[in-house]
Amino acid sequence: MAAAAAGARINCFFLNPINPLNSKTTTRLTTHLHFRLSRKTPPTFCTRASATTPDETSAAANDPFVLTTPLYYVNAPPHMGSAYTTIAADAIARFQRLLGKRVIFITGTDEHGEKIAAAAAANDSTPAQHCDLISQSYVTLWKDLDIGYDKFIRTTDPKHEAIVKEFYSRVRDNGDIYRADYQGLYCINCEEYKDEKELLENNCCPTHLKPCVARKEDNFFFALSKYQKPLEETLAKNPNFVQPSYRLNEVQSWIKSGLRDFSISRALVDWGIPVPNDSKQTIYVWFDALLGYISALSEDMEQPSLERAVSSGWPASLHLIGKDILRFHAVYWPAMLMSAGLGLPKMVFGHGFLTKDGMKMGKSLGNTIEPNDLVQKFGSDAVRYFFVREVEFGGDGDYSEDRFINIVNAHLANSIGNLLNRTLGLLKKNCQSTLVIDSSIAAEGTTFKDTVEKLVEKARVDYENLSLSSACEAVLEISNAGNSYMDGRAPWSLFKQGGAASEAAAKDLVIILEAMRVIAIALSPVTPSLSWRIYRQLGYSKDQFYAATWSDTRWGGLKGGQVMAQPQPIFARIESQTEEENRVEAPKKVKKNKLPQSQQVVEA
Ligand SMILES: Nc1ncnc2c1ncn2[C@@H]1O[C@H](COP(=O)(O)OP(=O)(O)OP(=O)(O)O)[C@@H](O)[C@H]1O
Repeated sequence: MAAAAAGARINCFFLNPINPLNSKTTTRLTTHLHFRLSRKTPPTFCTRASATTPDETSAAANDPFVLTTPLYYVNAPPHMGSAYTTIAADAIARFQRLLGKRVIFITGTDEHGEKIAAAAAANDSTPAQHCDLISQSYVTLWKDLDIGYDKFIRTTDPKHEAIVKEFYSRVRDNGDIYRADYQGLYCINCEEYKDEKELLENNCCPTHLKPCVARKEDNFFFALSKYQKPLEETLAKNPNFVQPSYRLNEVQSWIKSGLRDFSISRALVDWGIPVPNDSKQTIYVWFDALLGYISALSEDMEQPSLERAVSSGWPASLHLIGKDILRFHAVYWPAMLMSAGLGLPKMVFGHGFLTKDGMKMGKSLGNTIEPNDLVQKFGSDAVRYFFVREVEFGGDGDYSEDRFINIVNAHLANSIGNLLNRTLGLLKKNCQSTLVIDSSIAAEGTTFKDTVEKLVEKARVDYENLSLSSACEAVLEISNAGNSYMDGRAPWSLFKQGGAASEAAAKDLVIILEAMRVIAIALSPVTPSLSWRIYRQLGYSKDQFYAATWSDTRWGGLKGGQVMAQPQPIFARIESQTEEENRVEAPKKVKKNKLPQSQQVVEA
């Protein structure tokens, strides 16, 4: 969704029309909130009509895990910021699938509005052609980044349009939409009316530095003010609704400062969904786009209907968004849902920004990093791992290529890749690449197994709590512990001693390889291709890799007699620019560890 628009569109919510509804009694919403707390899951909540019965509890256990990214605005192709949310969402989806949950991972594109029509005209194309082209660039990038979404919704999809109209009519029938005049200064780039106080000289928009134009239109307004109290109550009862917890205060203070009704139609924008019963107006792009989370659930073959879509998985378990669009998701969206009598999402997580030179990277500012370039240069695993590991989920993070190369080399190439490679090398030389004993027996009496078990449990809890960076760190600690174990035991010299020492060394190799197996599964939400390459080296088939679940991180999967594949580097060390320049001076050496580029991206 358009953050261009986002920062900018926010103000249209502070219009102050003469509201015929304000005098009406506020609808009391009896929202009974049910907390689902278990040892394994972080507290989440959903709206329910009554106390939970055992039947409902088992129904809840079977509920799909529905998570969403924002629907990205097709004013421009994706950049690393859009990729960041989607990578994080994919890691969470993969983790939930490992737990055995039925996951519905929704992403897509937000395609309406005057700005899109203008972008199309600037490129001599129709809005529809423009949307097709840009939307496709998201689909292509998600493929290159190994994003395994389940639904890709485009807001120009006819099924979406049908559901938006039905939703609009429902809210109108509930008395929450009214008509009023509005006159003000309009920023086309933001697609919203501006408050004069915030404009720069010559009525320039502070975001786009272009003059706003005076406009007068009669619009339809949504009675957001009616929902101030219900929203306050919802947040007070369910502080986990907004995550990370420090963003809750922000949301609460927005609400406390007073919610004003907002305009949800545009008289002068053709490129949008027509307002039911008034084809001269189109529905405001945010009112339309948020509904993509529901219309995505509608099956292509069936007649689109709000009820049917809702019954396929609503309410969502998690909306993953950037903090720029928190207000839309944590204030306006819940109010719209309450008005339509639909359940609220269980959690809205607003992560931080990827910044460049301290500024939010974004399409409007044009200070973006090209994810395609990074993937071409470094492979999808490296890109996914770096951003998940380096940016603490929730906070901001700055990108630097040096840091990228250092982290990825140290963690994926050295700590994990080299450990696997040298262990398999020793196994090949001394044991014909065959495990001499079951890993469960090999580890008897060692503390290393306990260390691995503790760390993998920590990773699980971190994933559950959306502490994605900490989850990666816990997995990396397993490989660091493996390297220490290997160096401490020095199996290469034990093999030279022969006899019992040699037998002990063979066991040590089994222990390390079992730890690698655990690492492969535990890191697979973040680095699916790399994890598959590790699994392949351990002698498993692709089917076996796909069948693995989180319970397979339990120690003891590798059995005596299993034959490992020929040792091959699973992750090529990335050379920095300086290293490459130095090599130009020195005679060329063939790098032993070099993986062909094509192996960087293996379908997972
Ligand atoms: N710099 C960023 N860091 C992290 N996430 C980002 C960043 N930029 C965009 N996103 C993600 O994309 C969402 C906004 O999508 P949108 O399509 O509006 O992109 P945008 O680049 O912010 O647009 P614009 O620059 O035009 O405001 C954010 O809520 C977030 O999920």
